[in-house]
Amino acid sequence: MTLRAIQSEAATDPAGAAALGVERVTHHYGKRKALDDVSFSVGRGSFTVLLGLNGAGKSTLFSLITRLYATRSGSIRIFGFDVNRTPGEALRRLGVVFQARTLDLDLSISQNLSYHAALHGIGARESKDLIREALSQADMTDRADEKARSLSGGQMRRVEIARALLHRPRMLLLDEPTVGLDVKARAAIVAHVRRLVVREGVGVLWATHLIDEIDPGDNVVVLHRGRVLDQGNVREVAARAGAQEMGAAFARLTGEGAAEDPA
Ligand SMILES: Nc1ncnc2c1ncn2[C@@H]1O[C@H](COP(=O)(O)OP(=O)(O)OP(=O)(O)O)[C@@H](O)[C@H]1O
Repeated sequence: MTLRAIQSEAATDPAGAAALGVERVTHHYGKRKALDDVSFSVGRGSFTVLLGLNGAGKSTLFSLITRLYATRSGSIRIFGFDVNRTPGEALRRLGVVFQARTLDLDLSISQNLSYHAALHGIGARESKDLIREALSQADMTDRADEKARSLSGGQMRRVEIARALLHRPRMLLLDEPTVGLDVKARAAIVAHVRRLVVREGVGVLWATHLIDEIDPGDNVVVLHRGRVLDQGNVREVAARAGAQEMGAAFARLTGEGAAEDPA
């Protein structure tokens, strides 16, 4: 794909479609129902938190969105493109940062990025420009030739985010991206992704079980034991639960407390 094709993509998106639309999705592992009639959407350029404890179904949902598993019941659309029926159109508009670290530690940072560009069919010249831009956005320009293993956990995550955005998707999924980071690195990653939302207009779905990663202005989807208990603007969700803030609202909705901070 050429740089121009990537840039003109917004013009071909079905008008008005959400960055991500999940509609009536149910998923079973054998007899166990991991997702039960899940519906929500992520608006273009919005930061939406998928809030749920371990086992809520967050990873299952990500596996369906990324087509690791086939969606058998319900539909998932990225900018209006159904991931099952038009997977190419849907998935090239999507960037993903997985919970587990996925950089090749023996490759340099720029080699890790080049590899991703090649997988997306981006030619050498465009790839060079995109990598330069991505490194600058991640504040990593001076580290480009260093091996990935020399980076701190927070820096690795920044490179993974840059890599996920290399093919210029307008929708970014992050599955518990701050796992294993200290408090400072955690805050830096959240702030970095929030900046991307504001500056680049990327729609973000941020899966977490940590209440303190949520801002009052965010949208939130509360997922518990495979079901969406409530969703919408954080202030509205809290008010509906009769709570002052999201931590108390989550506890009321689920009957369980969410974690504040792992440190
Ligand atoms: N491959 C699998 N086979 C059977 N059951 C599974 C499988 N993967 C997940 N589950 C079950 O499905 C439910 C949802 O799990 P899932 O991993 O999606 O939750 P999660 O919110 O991502 O939690 P975590 O953060 O711990 O990964 C859980 O009850 C889990 O035990």
